[in-house]
Amino acid sequence: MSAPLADLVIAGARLHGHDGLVDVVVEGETIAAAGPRAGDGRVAVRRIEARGGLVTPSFVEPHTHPDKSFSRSRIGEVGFADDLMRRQVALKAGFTVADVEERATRFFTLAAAQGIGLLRAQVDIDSITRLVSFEGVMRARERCRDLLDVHVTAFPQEGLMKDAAALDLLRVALRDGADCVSGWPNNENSKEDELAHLDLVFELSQEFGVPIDANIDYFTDPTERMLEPMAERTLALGMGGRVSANHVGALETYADADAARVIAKVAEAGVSVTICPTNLSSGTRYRGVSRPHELRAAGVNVTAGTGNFHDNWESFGNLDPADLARLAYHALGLSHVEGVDLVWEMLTVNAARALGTAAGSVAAGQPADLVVFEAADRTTIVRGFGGARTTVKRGRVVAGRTASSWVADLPAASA
Ligand SMILES: O=c1cc[nH]c(=O)[nH]1
Repeated sequence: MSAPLADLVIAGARLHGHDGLVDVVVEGETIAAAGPRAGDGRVAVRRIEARGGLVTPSFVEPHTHPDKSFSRSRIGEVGFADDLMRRQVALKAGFTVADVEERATRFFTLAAAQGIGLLRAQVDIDSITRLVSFEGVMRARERCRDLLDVHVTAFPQEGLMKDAAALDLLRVALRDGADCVSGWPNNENSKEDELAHLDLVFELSQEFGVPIDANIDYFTDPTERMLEPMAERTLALGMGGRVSANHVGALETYADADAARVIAKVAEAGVSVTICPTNLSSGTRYRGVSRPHELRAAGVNVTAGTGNFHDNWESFGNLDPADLARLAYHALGLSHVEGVDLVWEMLTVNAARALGTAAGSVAAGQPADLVVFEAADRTTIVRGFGGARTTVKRGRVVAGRTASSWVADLPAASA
């Protein structure tokens, strides 16, 4: 009898927290077996020799803006260096569908090469870009559908009350395939309008049966107070697990008793919180990283996201989850290598939960959405020495990166 054929065998890999090496056998889109010598006697269409490298479920990126990515170099053309909001309007006015598609495709392919298997993409929808950014991102998502899964979030960047065209455009995007609805209530002109904006986001969520992925209490400004009403609405509508609040910097500035009350409501409601570690340094105002430890202690699902990338809002980034993990590690004020597990969970298990799914594990029956690193352990990877990596999506080897450095010959070591 001939040996059973596997689609992929990853041989000699290391699992986090386990001694010894395992083989991972993949059939179709699923892990058929994972264990010591599980690949013995299996003929495989494709074989990866892991040589002791870590194999891990792929990463989940909960907060990005691919429509604006790779546009930073144009900022010289649009000016207004001191006013992010005006500058972004000028920048977006020049976007075309083909241009957004090209930049978003670059963004998604980079994400896949870095080991991201699922990503949430906020896309501006407003009277400036109308549906141009949405169409460009939808095309890019389609082109990259074998590389990674993308949840598109319809984001009324310029407001819902301030920008009268946005509501109808959001409805079109949600009808035409957007997976989530977003909002940024604090970006309205009055407290009443902020609440009206928040209510519209919940109404759209109910109308289209989609989760909410909104930017909430963005600046470190104690008058930004939308997280509490968001939690109350989530609770009232029984939407726990389907609502995410991004940034939440203002919580840092609340009096401790106020913060404790709001955090308890967020936990009870089941709202996830995504912090953006780059908010510590970018933009024209300090934006903070919320209160991740208190949120976690109360039972809130806390994750971390990249946010902006080479655009009006943020100059840097490489979409490497190892880099984001290190930024999150420092943003959380951690100082022990055990903290690496905490941030790794934020970028896998917790981020997946925020997106309404499960992160998976390297075990029989689980989806074959994996990353194989050259390095053997999480700490080495977060230190930036992960080496080459290979991304497996739905059982297929779809992307990866090499990592090499070199030096000229050294003199011999002293005796
Ligand atoms: O951080 C932010 C806030 C609004 N819009 C963005 O693109 N990024």
